[in-house]
Amino acid sequence: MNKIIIGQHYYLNIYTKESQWDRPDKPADPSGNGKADGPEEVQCSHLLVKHSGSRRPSSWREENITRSKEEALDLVKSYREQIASGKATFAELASKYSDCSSAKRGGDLGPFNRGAMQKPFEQAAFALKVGELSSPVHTDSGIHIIQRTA
Ligand SMILES: O=C(CCc1ccccc1)N[C@H](Cc1nc2ccccc2[nH]1)C(=O)O
Repeated sequence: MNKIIIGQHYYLNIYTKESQWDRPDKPADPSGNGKADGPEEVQCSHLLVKHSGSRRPSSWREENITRSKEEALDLVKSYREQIASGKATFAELASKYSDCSSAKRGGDLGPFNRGAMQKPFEQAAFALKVGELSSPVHTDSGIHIIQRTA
């Protein structure tokens, strides 16, 4: 007969229906793909519009970037609309307008894990589903649109 200790909490795993007295020390989901934590690695393309407050207000496109943050946001929103409506592809606009050297590869940054990119960029990228387009993302580099490609 199992001893019942009044007032002590026990833990029920809603996936396996197992219960235990000790606090669980691993994810409850037995499928083991740790879905709750998202993917280990993502591949993304991005289109970056820098502004006067960017960490390095210069790029292959423009030696001295003076546009305001507001102007940059308006540009990013218009690029996002053109891509979302199918008027242009991500790669077309990134290769023409992105202030990052990845513009040469249509904005492709290649695969990366958590810890590789500035936090706001990482958070947005790892929250995307494959194919999805982010809202404007602000980092020290400027304002980005991110598309997850893998
Ligand atoms: O840091 C780089 C190079 C990024 C890169 C990674 C992998 C392949 C190709 C380029 N360029 C910066 C602009 C910049 N800032 C970023 C922040 C997050 C992700 C991409 C970024 N690109 C700049 O040019 O100021």
